Amino acid sequence: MASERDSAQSREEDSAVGYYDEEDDLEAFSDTELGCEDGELGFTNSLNGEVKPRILLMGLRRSGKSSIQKVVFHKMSPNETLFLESTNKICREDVSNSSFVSFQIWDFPGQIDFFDPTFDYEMIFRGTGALIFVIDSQDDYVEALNRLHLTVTRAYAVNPDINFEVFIHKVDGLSDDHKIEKQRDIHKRANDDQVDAGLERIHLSFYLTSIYDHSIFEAFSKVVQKLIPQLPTLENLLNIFISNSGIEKAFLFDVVSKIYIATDSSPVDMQTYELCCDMIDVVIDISCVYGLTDSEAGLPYDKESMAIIHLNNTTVMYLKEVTKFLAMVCFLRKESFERKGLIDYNFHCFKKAIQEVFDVRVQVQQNRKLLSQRRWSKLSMTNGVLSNPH
Ligand SMILES: Nc1nc2c(ncn2[C@@H]2O[C@H](COP(=O)(O)OP(=O)(O)OP(=O)(O)O)[C@@H](O)[C@H]2O)c(=O)[nH]1
Repeated sequence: MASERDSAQSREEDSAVGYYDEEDDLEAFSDTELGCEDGELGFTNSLNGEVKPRILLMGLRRSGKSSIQKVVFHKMSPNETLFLESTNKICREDVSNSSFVSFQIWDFPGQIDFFDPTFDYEMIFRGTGALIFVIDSQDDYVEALNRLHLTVTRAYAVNPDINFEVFIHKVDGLSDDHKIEKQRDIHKRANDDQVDAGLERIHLSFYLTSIYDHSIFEAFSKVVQKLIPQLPTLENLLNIFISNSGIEKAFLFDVVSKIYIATDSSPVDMQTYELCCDMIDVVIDISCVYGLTDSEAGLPYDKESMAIIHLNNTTVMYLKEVTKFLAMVCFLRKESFERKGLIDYNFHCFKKAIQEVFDVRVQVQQNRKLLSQRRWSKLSMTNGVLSNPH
């Protein structure tokens, strides 16, 4: 771990090139910003300069929406979710771990009434990037499928660009065969409903999820990846990096949420993903115990963060810091790891390239925000209202 002074100095250097976000490090690292608002408040916010993609969590009561949000973004242990109370208003949360993992999550109460005039669903769907519909696989899902169909139809009519993601949730209680069977059945019924309504062009993606294993993190990773326009560039960079370094598999991870934002183009298997998550946990836990300085600037993850784990099957896992919240985790053979100098050199080039992608993304976001603010103030002028968008 870097000393307090080194860490402060390097952060200073990095912020000069736009590497670190401006918000307070500790606050940003330790938690996401939680804003619970009542429904009506949220509905009026569509034009206030907000440019973060919106992810909606919808589904019937007790399907597991709040649990998913708490486990993935608040590190709540799955067992604690047993005590969660039912959500009776829309809860809006900003997740801004890094420029790549930056969005709003809106957790909806189980029953929303599309015919309620106070529910401005058009405004909600207009600014939405992904709609996650959670189905409790341990329950009878006929009603859930009806609700899914209604929700998707409404949302698509307002905004055809939404990614529709269906989480077949709570699959921890099911055998592997049963899981596959459930997925096939739900997939077929949901698609049949779309076809009957002449809406087969709407694409639904299905995931088997549970908060009791890594499946929920993996599914969320895929949802978030689709919202990152630079994903193909990141994948290409990872492909180049691994082929030049003799690495078998590499992931770019958001260390706070354990969402992987990109990987090379070889297939991902669940076990590999789980090992990466465990490695990140170990690095952060050990850093918290031994690596923190007394000052507020001390973070469990910094520029010096790296870890090497030798597995007993001649595979080596190598983790290295990429940016304040991003880590590269890769898998390689012991023989390849002997050329660590070459790997580190390629990693250095890779990191520089990521930096450039990051800078471009920040620039694009700033431009979009400016544009959106201008549009907002123009609209305010037209309506004769002069107020500050913030
Ligand atoms: N077995 C199992 N139980 C889960 C899982 N996810 C959530 N649960 C349980 O499901 C129950 C309901 O979870 P919530 O997160 O409150 O559900 P919700 O969809 O937010 O409910 P509302 O706020 O009423 O809409 C809780 O007892 C959770 O512990 C899962 O993956 N597996």
